Amino acid sequence: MSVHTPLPRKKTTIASLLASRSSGTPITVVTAYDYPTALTLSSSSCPIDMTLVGDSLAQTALGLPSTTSLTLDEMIHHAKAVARGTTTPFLVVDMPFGSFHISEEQAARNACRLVQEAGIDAVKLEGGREIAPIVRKLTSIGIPVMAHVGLLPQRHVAMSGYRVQGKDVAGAERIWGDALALQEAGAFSMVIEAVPTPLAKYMTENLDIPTIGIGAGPYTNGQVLVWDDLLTTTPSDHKPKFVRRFADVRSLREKAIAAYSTAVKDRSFPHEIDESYKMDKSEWEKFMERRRADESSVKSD
Ligand SMILES: Nc1nc(=O)c2c([nH]1)NC[C@@H]1CN(c3ccc(C(=O)N[C@@H](CCC(=O)O)C(=O)O)cc3)CN21
Ligand SMILES: CC(C)C(=O)C(=O)O
Ligand SMILES: [Mg+2]
Repeated sequence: MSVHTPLPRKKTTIASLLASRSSGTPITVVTAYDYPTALTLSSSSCPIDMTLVGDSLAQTALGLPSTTSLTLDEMIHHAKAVARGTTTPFLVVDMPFGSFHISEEQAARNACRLVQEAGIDAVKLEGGREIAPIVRKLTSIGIPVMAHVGLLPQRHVAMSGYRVQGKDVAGAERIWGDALALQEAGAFSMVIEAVPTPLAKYMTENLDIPTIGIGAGPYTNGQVLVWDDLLTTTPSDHKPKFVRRFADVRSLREKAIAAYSTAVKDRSFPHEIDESYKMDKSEWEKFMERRRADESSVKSD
C-alpha cells in the first residue's frame, strides 16, 4: 500500500477504544453539529475515532448564551443530521441540561429517544457521583454512557463561571471520587474537562476506562476539541487556554464572500458563456415571434 492510501478503517467500537487505551494510541474526538461536518470527520483522509454532538451546539451553531437553554428536541434535530453523515466514528451525543436529572425514568426515556430517533451509539452526561444511579440505569438497558467530570458547563452559574476545577486537595479528591463512582456505575469512557495536568494523569493511570481530555493536559487517553475552536469559524475575543487553532477558516470564508460580492457588483460573475446556459437560436426566434404576436393581439383588443 502506498503512503498516500489511507489505512482502511473499521467502525469504532467500545472494544476498539479499550484497545487504543491499552496500546497507548491516542483517541481523537471532535464535535459536529451538522451533516457536512459529520462527513468530514468520517472521511478516510482524516479519520476521527469519535464524533461528539456536543451541547456546545447551543453556542457554536445556535448563538445561544450557554448550553443550559438547549432542548432535547433541538439536540435530536442536530444529532439526526450528524448521524446521516457518520460512518466509522463512534457517535456520542450530549444529553442536554434538564433531560436526565429528574429521574432514572426520565433519563431512560430521553436516552432511548436519542438512540431510536437519531440513531446514535452512546450518550454523554455531565456530572459527578450524584448521577451515578442514572449512569447505572442507562448502562443496564444497553445504552453506553460517557461520563464528563471537571468543568461542567451546564453548571456554569452554580460554579460562578467557566473555571479550572480540582486545583486544591478538596477539589481534586472530589473529582477523583466522582470519577471512581461513575466508572463503577458503568461508564465506558470519561471526558475530563479543565483540570490540572497531574490530576488528569493520575485519573488516566488509575481508571480502567479511556479518558478523553479537554484542557486536561497531554496524558489522557485521548483529546476532544470543539470543531469551531479548532478551525476558527467564528469571531471570538476569548480563547480558552486549552484551544489550539489548527486553521483560520473564518478569514478564508470572509475572503471568499468578499470576492463573490465584488464579482457580482462589477458584473464579472457570472461569465456569460462558462457559467450560464445557452438556447438554440431558432428556438429563441420562435419564442420572440410568439411574443410579438401576443403583444399585437393585446393592442388590437
Ligand atoms: N466553542 C466552545 N468551546 C468549548 O470548549 C465549549 C463551548 N463552546 N461551550 C460549552 C463549553 C464551555 N466551555 C468553556 C468555556 C470557557 C472556558 C474558559 O474560559 N476557561 C478559562 C479558565 C479560567 C480559569 O479558571 O483560570 C480559560 O481561560 O481557559 C472553558 C471552557 C467548554 N465548552
Ligand atoms: C467540549 C465537549 C467535551 C463538550 O461537552 C461539548 O462540546 O459540548
Ligand atoms: Mg457538552
